[in-house]
Amino acid sequence: MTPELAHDLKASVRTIPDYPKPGIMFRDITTLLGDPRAFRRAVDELVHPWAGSKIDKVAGIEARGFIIGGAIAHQVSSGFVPIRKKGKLPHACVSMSYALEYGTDIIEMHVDAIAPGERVILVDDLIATGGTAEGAIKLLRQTGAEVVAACFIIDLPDLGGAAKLRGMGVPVRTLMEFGGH
Ligand SMILES: O=P(O)(O)OC[C@H]1O[C@H](OP(=O)(O)OP(=O)(O)O)[C@H](O)[C@@H]1O
Ligand SMILES: Nc1ncnc2[nH]cnc12
Repeated sequence: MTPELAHDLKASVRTIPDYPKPGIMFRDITTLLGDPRAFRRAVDELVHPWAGSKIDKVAGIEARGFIIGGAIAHQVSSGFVPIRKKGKLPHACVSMSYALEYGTDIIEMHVDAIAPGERVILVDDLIATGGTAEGAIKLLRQTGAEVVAACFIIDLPDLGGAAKLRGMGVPVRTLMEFGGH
């Protein structure tokens, strides 16, 4: 990615101070998504390393991971699998508990969504502590999936999520970093 493109993509993300609570700088990707050139370039850049390789499924994390993940699945001609918060999927599910800032929550995926050995890219808009993505990787591996990579538009490196995933043996691709929370 050229420095110019990296700069333009980062400039297309809007920051909302003190949302959803005081002290949080909320990185709002709706402005990137609403810019046709930025949206296309972000999707193209995220999947660039896997262009031409066989990807069976893209797994997107609710909710913003559905938007990016759907576009990436189309780009690599793979299927798309939603990973959702507990109780939202209609068929039998596999579940995984994951760490939140305070406490835990549960994510789910349909039990038959991925066959053993399928090559999967995990997608979300942003990685912070990595708790959500860590839970998703455990869920995918429980079904026998090979997690080829995890892709995020935004990394908050001070929170350590990307390092955590790399420690799990998953290559991580992100397009920009913001300091702090
Ligand atoms: O790396 P982590 O510390 O786990 O945080 C990252 C997650 O937080 C945000 O989702 P959120 O929980 O706000 O859910 P939403 O997309 O449904 O609003 C973001 O879209 C990631 O899924
Ligand atoms: N700072 C942030 N902006 C947007 N989404 C987030 N999810 C966790 N931290 C976030």
